[in-house]
Amino acid sequence: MGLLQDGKWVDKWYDTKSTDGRYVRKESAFRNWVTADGSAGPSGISGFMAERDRYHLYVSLACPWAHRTLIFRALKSLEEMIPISNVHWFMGEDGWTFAAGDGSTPDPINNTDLLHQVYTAAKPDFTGRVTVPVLWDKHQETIVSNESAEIIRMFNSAFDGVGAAVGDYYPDTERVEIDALNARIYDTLNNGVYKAGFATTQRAYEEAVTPLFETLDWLDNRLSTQRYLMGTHLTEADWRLFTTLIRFDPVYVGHFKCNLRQIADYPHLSGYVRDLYQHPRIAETVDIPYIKKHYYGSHESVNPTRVVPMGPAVDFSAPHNRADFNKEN
Ligand SMILES: N[C@@H](CCC(=O)N[C@@H](CS)C(=O)NCC(=O)O)C(=O)O
Repeated sequence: MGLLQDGKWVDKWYDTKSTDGRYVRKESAFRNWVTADGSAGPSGISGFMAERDRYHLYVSLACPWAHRTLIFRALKSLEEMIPISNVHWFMGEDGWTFAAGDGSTPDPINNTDLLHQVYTAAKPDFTGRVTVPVLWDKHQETIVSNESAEIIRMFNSAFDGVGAAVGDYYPDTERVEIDALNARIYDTLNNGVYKAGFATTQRAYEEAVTPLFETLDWLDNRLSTQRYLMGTHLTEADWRLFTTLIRFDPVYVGHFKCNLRQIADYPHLSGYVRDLYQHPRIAETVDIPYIKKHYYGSHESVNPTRVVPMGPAVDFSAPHNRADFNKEN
């Protein structure tokens, strides 16, 4: 685990000393957008037109942020158009690597061994964290974006004219409400589990866990009367929530000490996570053994023995009984 400083790799764990034990996530660095016509998006510069076989996606199957991009790639049938490289599950002193083994795939684009070399291929003097996902442009030989929230919006619509599957998970008329859901879910849950797990003081940990479970309680209640967060149809907000929920009982309850309740204890959230898991093409994006090995095996300061627990046994393929909600309208 480390970061680049002026293009040089430095092996360093997150600094929580200056923040009273709180884990504070850094902003993503590359913020360009692929658009249908190559014009600039909401941030960044122009020049990234949606084309078949132009982009490559670097991911880790373990990572909930990268998982979002894999889900949108699947929902929009972009698999052939946008190939992927999956890093090795172990993230140690070299950061993410393309070492062979257990589901990892090499980097056929930049032929690197280490993900930080992809960052310095784009920007030789890069300073910052080296994270997945990374969307790479083979034409300009650079990183388009390393911000998952923005990559999924690109996948949602930019490739529609070049063969992406039909489907809009961020409809114009629902954006205000989706953004509001995302904001609470991101702060208290998607990022909340990390704030709890990487906290190095009791106070910082409790500050994260309390709102985290308030949000889970609120979501369980919302999902008691409707199938999805926005009612009868799936939106971006559901998929962003899903990648944290599917990791919750297998990893966050134990490893990140988010253990006031489990998802299995929530009658509606537990069915909801199975419902989304069983949506066409989603199960293929989920690899629980790889996810568990990554978290328990890589975060030495959280789990020094690196022992991976055998349980819990969660059957995401079990019936979810949520389809009846859609009969109402
Ligand atoms: N804001 C980024 C966050 C991505 C992120 O934090 N990825 C983690 C893996 S789950 C990572 O690569 N961490 C390496 C590090 O922080 O050094 C996004 O949503 O795309």
